[in-house]
Amino acid sequence: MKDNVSREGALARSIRVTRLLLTPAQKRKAIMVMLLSIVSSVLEVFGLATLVPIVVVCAEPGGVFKNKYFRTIYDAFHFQSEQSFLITILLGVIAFFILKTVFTSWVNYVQAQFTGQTGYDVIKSQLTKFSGLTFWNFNELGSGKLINSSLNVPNSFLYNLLRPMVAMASESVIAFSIVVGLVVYNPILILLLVVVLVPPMALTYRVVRSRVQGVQSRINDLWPISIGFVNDLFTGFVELKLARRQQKFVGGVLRAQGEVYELDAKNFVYSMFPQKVIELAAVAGVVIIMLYSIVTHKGSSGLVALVGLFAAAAYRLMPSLNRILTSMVTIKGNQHLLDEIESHQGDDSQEQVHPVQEPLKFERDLVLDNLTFSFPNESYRALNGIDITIKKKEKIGFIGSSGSGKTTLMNVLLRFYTEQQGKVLVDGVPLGPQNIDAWHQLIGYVKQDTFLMQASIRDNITLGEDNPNEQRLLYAIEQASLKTFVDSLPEGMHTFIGERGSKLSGGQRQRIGIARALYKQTQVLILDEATSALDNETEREVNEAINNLSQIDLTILIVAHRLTTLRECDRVYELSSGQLVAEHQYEDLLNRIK
Ligand SMILES: Nc1ncnc2c1ncn2[C@@H]1O[C@H](COP(=O)(O)OP(=O)(O)OP(=O)(O)O)[C@@H](O)[C@H]1O
Repeated sequence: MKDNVSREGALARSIRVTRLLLTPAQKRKAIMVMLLSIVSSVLEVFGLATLVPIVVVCAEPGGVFKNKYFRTIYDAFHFQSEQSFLITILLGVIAFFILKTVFTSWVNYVQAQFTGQTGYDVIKSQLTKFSGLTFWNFNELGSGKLINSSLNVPNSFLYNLLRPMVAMASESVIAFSIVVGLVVYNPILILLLVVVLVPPMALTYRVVRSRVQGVQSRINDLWPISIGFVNDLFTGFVELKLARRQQKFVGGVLRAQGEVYELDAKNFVYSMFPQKVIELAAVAGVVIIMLYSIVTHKGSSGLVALVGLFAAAAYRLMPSLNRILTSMVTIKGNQHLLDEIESHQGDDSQEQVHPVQEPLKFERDLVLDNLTFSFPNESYRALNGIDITIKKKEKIGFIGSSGSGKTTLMNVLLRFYTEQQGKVLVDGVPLGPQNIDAWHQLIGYVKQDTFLMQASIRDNITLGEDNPNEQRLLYAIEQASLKTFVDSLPEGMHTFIGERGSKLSGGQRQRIGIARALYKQTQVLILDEATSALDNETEREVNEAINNLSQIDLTILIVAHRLTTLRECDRVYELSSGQLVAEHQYEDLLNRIK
């Protein structure tokens, strides 16, 4: 497979991957854009080609009658004088050029719109792919890489692959039209142009392409590093400031970006290379013609005509060849973008979405039946044969030393991880991809550091729902013991809570997490060390909120280190090295530490 990919040319691969990204309607639009580009390029060449004879005819009195094409037009439209004929022709030329400019500008707009839309589709496809990652793969890839792949890669795809591809297509039509015109007009000249321009172009492409590729691929590796450091710098703002460690992260960003800008400078020089080489080759062409005439002692008027023609052809051909060559180098240099776009496409990093989702009811019990789980590439069992039955409305605690498997067990219950053996049964129905939506609707999760957005309390509870259900919202606020606090605020639930809830106390943050779970009408609530980071007084407040929840129809699973958090539990299970080693009552645990 890899061999096939490496044998596939850069342009062919770019076209193949782009085609996969296009919807049928966009494919049709792509064909239309191509046709318009061809028409636009032909008009461009035609406009320039007609200018030459017109200038010749204007310069020579009576010239109109010597040129058979002009003569035919003159007679067909019954012109009375050469002067009126030439004025009409010149006005016609101006009108043609104005129309051509309007048309080509419109084509440029259509091209830009098409490439912009395709760039947008790449962002969409990347975001869909990455938001569908399994929990495991999300953690493996890390947010720096994911932010880069979701925003920078599509942007770069637009500027460094898509636009060069379109430019290459239009410029090829221009170059081809000029070459065809020259073949008809003067085959020797075309031979000369091929001999002078093609070898240096081929050599430039060979020399520059691998260098640009190396540079671009390194830049692509550096961006996630910079993003990772910036992310840490601002996420850990308070801790890093206190520890006077911000400079380390600023330094990390600057080191990576410093290298990016150095590489960018190299890239800039490489991108100028094709133009310089083509200019040099054109001068070499003129010199060769002159040398040829000196050596062969050919007449000077023929020489001037040949040099003039060569210069005229090269004048329009050079920018086209330059853009073709630069586009080829850019396309080749940015092949890593295609790796990024093709990566994780339809592999097992994506969560399996079952097309038909089954409903799920939780009215009786939740059974963990011989649950066994190992992390990928790890030989030990993080969970080993866990058997637990939890009745609806029970409150169950989990304890165990650090690393005993408590969070892993919760992650299996949340379906972030899938067991290798055993199953989780809800009212006797095994959990699987076919009922994951229904299960996620039933289960809520509050962890040590509740995720909070820079938004209002209301948006944090509803996770930004546009038209939240007010009744459910008030109920969630009340049940999570937030009502007194929210009522005391001038703007109530519309109060903004600052960066990651900085305007809230630790207890209030956790209660927002609980309110969020209640708002979505959770029936099973997992609290994983939800009170661990709180001081005793705040923990008491949150515990009270949790205990109040016992009044409502909720099954609660609590992972905790502090015994006080487990006071209201019906049973407490103890884990050790991934195994269930004991079942306790809260009072037994208290006696054990006395
Ligand atoms: N992504 C992972 N890859 C490999 N091993 C992991 C991974 N996550 C956790 N582990 C390992 O699995 C075991 C159980 O970890 P887990 O986080 O479930 O423990 P825990 O009981 O919740 O600990 P703590 O009380 O410290 O939170 C540990 O040995 C841990 O090192």
